[in-house]
Amino acid sequence: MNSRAVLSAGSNIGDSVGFLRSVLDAAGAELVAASNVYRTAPWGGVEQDDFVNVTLIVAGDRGPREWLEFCRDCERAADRVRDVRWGPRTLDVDVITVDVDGVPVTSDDPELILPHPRAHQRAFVLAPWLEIDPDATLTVDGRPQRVADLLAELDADEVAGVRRGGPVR
Ligand SMILES: Nc1ncnc2c1ncn2[C@@H]1O[C@H](COP(=O)(O)OP(=O)(O)OP(=O)(O)O)[C@@H](O)[C@H]1O
Ligand SMILES: Nc1nc2c(c(=O)[nH]1)N=C(CO)CN2
Repeated sequence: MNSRAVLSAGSNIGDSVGFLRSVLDAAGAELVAASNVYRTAPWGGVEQDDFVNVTLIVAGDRGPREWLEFCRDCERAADRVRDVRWGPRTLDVDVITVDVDGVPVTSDDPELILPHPRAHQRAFVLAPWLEIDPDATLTVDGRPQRVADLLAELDADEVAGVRRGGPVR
C-alpha cells in the first residue's frame, strides 16, 4: 500500500521539543517533511502553558490504522496520560489526513475520523502544514479547500498566537 499521511504533534509538558524530535526519529525513513517548531497559544479553552507544535508528512507502506498506531506508540513512549480533554500533555500526535494511492481517505469510525474533524479550526495545525506544503488541501464538510484559505478564515488572534520557531533538529 502506497500511503501518505499528515500528522500533527504537540506538547506542553516536560522536554517538549525533545518529544517532538522523538516523533521525527520514530518516523525515520518514512519522514517526508517536517515543519519548524511553532510555539502556540493553547487552543480549546483550557488554561495551560503554551504548546510547541510541528506538522509532518510521512509516507510508506501503512494503512490509516497503522498510522494511528504509529501516533499512539509515540504518545506511549512519551508516557502520555489521558486526563483533561484538550488539557496539558507530554505528547499528542493526531492523524490529520491520509491519502492511499493518491486518494484521500475518509472515515467516520470514532477511533479514527478522517480527515481529522477539528484540524480546519486549528491554526497550530494549518500554519506549520502550509509551511511544508503550500498547495495543501483539506476536505471540510465534503468540500476540498485550500489550507491557505482555511488559515486565512481563522480568527486573527488565534493565528497571531502561532509563532514560528527553529527546526526540530
Ligand atoms: N484523526 C484522528 N487522529 C487521532 N486520534 C483520533 C482521530 N480520530 C479519532 N481519534 C480518536 O480520538 C481519541 C482521543 O484522542 P486524543 O486523546 O488524542 O484527543 P485530543 O487530542 O484530546 O483531542 P482532539 O481529538 O480534539 O485532538 C483517540 O482514542 C483516537 O482513537
Ligand atoms: N496550541 C495548541 N493547543 C492545543 C493542543 C496543541 O497541540 N496545541 N493540543 C490540545 C490537545 O488536544 C489542546 N490544545
